[in-house]
Amino acid sequence: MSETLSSFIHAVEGFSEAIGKERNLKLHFAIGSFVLLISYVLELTANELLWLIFAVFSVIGMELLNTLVESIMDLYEIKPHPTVKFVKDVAAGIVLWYSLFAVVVGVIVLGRAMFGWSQSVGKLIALIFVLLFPTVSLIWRVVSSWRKRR
Ligand SMILES: Nc1ncnc2c1ncn2[C@@H]1O[C@H](COP(=O)(O)OP(=O)(O)OP(=O)(O)O)[C@@H](O)[C@H]1O
Repeated sequence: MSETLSSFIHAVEGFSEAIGKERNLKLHFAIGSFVLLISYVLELTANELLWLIFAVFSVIGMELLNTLVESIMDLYEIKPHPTVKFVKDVAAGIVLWYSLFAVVVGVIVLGRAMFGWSQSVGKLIALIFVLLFPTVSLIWRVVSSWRKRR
């Protein structure tokens, strides 16, 4: 067997193991397939289609990365550990962030094609996401430190 073919088989093995293990990965595949199937019946420009595909592949790629990080961390320390918690939480945050990106792309592309929405809707949602995260984390930190002091 050629080296390229065996690398490909290993990659497929990794993929199928990750899909079997991770419920979220199955969910992202299901949503991604649904969105791409819908794109067949909509009038999309080549650019819009490329953004949809980019969003779907990005979320699945980041979910695979998250699975990888979780497995490495479990190998490193299975018992509760603050660094493991931090690393796993940040890895989950990456998936969430890319999922929000996919939502924005979906709103802009599918919103226009299905409901005739203007770009302002997508722009507003993107702005809310970008503003929301630092704001919520700031409030969270203030409330946590206030509770600790009491
Ligand atoms: N060893 C650990 N020490 C501290 N916290 C941990 C540890 N393992 C898991 N956690 C916490 O539990 C959360 C879920 O981790 P877990 O490994 O169970 O992933 P999961 O349930 O498969 O998550 P996901 O839905 O992101 O795939 C982590 O984000 C982290 O906050």
